[in-house]
Amino acid sequence: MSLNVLLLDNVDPVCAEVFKERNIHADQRPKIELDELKKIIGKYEAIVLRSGTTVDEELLSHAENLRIIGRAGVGVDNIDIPAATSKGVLVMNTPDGNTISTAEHTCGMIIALARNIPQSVDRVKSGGWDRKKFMGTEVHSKTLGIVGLGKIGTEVALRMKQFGMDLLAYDPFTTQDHAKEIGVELVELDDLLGRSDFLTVHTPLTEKTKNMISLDVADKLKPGIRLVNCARGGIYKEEDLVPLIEKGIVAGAALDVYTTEPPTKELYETLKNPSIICTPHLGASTEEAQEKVAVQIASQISDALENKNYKGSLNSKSISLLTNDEVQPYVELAEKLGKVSGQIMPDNANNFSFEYTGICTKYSEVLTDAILKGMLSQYVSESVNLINARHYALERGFKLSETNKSDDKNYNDLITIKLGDSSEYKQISAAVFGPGDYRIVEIDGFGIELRLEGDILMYQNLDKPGMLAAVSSTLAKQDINIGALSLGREGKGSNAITAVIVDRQLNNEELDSIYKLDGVSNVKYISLS
Ligand SMILES: NC(=O)C1=CN([C@@H]2O[C@H](COP(=O)(O)OP(=O)(O)OC[C@H]3O[C@@H](n4cnc5c(N)ncnc54)[C@H](O)[C@@H]3O)[C@@H](O)[C@H]2O)C=CC1
Ligand SMILES: O=C(O)CCC(=O)C(=O)O
Repeated sequence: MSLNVLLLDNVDPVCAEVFKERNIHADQRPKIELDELKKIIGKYEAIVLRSGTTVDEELLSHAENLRIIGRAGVGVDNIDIPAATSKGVLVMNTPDGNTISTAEHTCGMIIALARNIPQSVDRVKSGGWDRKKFMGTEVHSKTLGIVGLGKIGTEVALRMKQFGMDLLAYDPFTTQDHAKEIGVELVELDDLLGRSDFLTVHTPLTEKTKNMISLDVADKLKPGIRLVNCARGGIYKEEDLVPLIEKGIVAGAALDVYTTEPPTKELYETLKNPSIICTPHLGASTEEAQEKVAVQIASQISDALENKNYKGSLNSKSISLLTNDEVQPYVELAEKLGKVSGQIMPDNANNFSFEYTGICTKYSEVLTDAILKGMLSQYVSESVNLINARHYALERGFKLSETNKSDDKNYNDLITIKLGDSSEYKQISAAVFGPGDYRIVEIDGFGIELRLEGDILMYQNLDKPGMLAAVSSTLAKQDINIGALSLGREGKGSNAITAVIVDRQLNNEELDSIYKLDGVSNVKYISLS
């Protein structure tokens, strides 16, 4: 049977050559209207795209023969992965083919920003000169703050070190060992913002990174800071950039990515500001990167179509597990537990041990993948899934260990996670209580029972009368309702732990009001909503 692949979005022509060598027919359609795409997609087993095509449920409903969606690049934010998974369509990407190109583009943007290169080129080309106006700044001995020390952030650090820059990074999901190895000082975000002359971000766009720089943090920024974004539009709040420049807080910004691409009319107005320089999402646009990702994705898709291997796949284990009723509840439990652990673990933790009891021992490998998926999905740019979660964890230098325990005195089937570094550890256990009913049963040696759902406020307190009343009245004053609660203690009058499910998300001010209560410590807020 002949196999057909559709190449969209200016994917490098070498992609078609690789398919041809594998006897797979490839049609190249760099520009195609959505209506026409819907008409023809049905005859293809695979499609390859960059960021120009959005694959949603509606488009997938026309793709009756589709087996694979291949992203020639990293970000898969333009593909509805849950919709593809439920249709049994594999989604693949090429996570490292464009790392070097994007890092080089970022370094170019840092220098261009420091020396006003684009603005002065414009001036000379339009017949001007103005040497005084374009006085720049050296990057040597200046501090570069890097948010996100993953693949691209690391390559930027290595290159800018050679320019003589001092390097700081904030990345709660990297290790001290990795930072030390590349000569970067790991610091807290506020510290980094207050010390950086240049800031570059290399994270995915998530709830945590969205609007990381805005007028709200103006007083935390070192005056005269220069901002670079070659990651995802929206990490810097676009509408706040000009006000930050006009207030003299930000000296300039270099942008490669935007919340809407191409930018909206309003955004184009922002980009006209003379202190802002910009490129049209060119980070990965080099011959080398495009060739690498095109060859990689064509080889990966050919192997998968021939059922040889599923390298680069983001959802293949999830597809086979969708049909296994026995393991499914434990995979869900493990993923939720991973999400909780990712939010309570000490910063820069690198030791993770997983203990399984009962039926969980049978599926320990996939359950560890699910825990790591839950933890990492909050921090990693590629869509983390059961296939790639372990790879990303190991790449980050995490030390993982798994043990199986024959029984537990209270629970038949239990998962326990211990995580931390040499100075601080957290331990948390959870079990399945019924369909969709997953509960934490122990935290740091305190027995509790709390459903893994919604928004959870957790804290330690002295075991004395009035503590719960103090917390609940503080919450009530802020119109925050408690949905459920669980208490655990070491013994009468000693330390206790309290976990409450609140009816809505808490903001920093509301959390502060709990931190400030006498006798309350170690306050953590966990969102599973
Ligand atoms: N401009 C362009 O053409 C390109 C842009 N990209 C984008 O660059 C970004 C980085 O890509 P990679 O380095 O390949 O990803 P990566 O997954 O290797 O690194 C991302 C890093 O961000 C960290 N991180 C996540 N959330 C964080 C948070 N809240 N605070 C601090 N650190 C956090 C993670 O721990 C991880 O180390 C992605 O958004 C990707 O889509 C990638 C390629 C080309
Ligand atoms: O295909 C492109 O040029 C976009 C690259 C990118 O942003 C990515 O790989 O995440």
